[in-house]
Amino acid sequence: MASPPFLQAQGLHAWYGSSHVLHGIDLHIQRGETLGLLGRNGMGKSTLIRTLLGHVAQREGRIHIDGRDRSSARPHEVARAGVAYVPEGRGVFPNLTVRENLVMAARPGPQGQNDWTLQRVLQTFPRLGERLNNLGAQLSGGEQQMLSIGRALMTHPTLIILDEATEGLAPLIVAEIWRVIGEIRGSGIATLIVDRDYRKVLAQADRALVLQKGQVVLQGSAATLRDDPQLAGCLGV
Ligand SMILES: Nc1ncnc2c1ncn2[C@@H]1O[C@H](COP(=O)(O)OP(=O)(O)OP(=O)(O)O)[C@@H](O)[C@H]1O
Repeated sequence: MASPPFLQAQGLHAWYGSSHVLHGIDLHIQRGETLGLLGRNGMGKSTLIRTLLGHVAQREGRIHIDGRDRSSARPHEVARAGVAYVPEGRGVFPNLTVRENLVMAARPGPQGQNDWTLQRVLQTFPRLGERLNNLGAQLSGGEQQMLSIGRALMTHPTLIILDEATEGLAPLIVAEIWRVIGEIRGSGIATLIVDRDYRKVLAQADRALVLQKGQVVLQGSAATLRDDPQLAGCLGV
């Protein structure tokens, strides 16, 4: 029998004021699985992520994480349950050094995991090792993105959610970020990836969901979706 999903959401709805943005979304993510989340601008991808994380106050539906009901959980409780978030816009502390940003984030995982040491993060991102004493604000956009992912890894998550991790970065840095996403996947951490480059997402992911106006309109294995004639229409490409 398949093991229960690490994260399972059923019938998710979300609102901003009177604007109804998510219309009954179901999704699940297994341990170690990579799920892609696709859709044109404004279709609800970030809102779905923010709802899973407990950031959207007006929400309905059920969310289970690691077997526990987290439907009403607040962001810090979701984080403690093993879900790390790499937000669009990065979220590093500008007035702390790279070392401080990383060390401050460090904590063992829900099962006591502690294998993502500072040393291992610096091996994964050698650039950060060269910038250890620089302030967050002094880093390039790409370095800030690496730091944000490094911070997430230091929390020993079971799942990392990456929202537009390559947005606005130079091609070499984008390639570096995708390499690391592959490495994270290889290490057994589940990932939920939103990225404009749908080909890359489908190349990395096990499965993907496509959102349109706050509903799932296509889903399946990445291999199946790649060949689905409806995909281009749903993504407007
Ligand atoms: N804080 C907010 N207040 C009100 N409306 C919002 C807010 N954030 C998003 N929306 C609206 O909710 C809808 C879904 O937006 P969301 O950011 O989730 O889409 P998205 O698929 O992530 O798109 P993008 O790639 O542009 O971020 C859009 O119509 C957007 O204008």
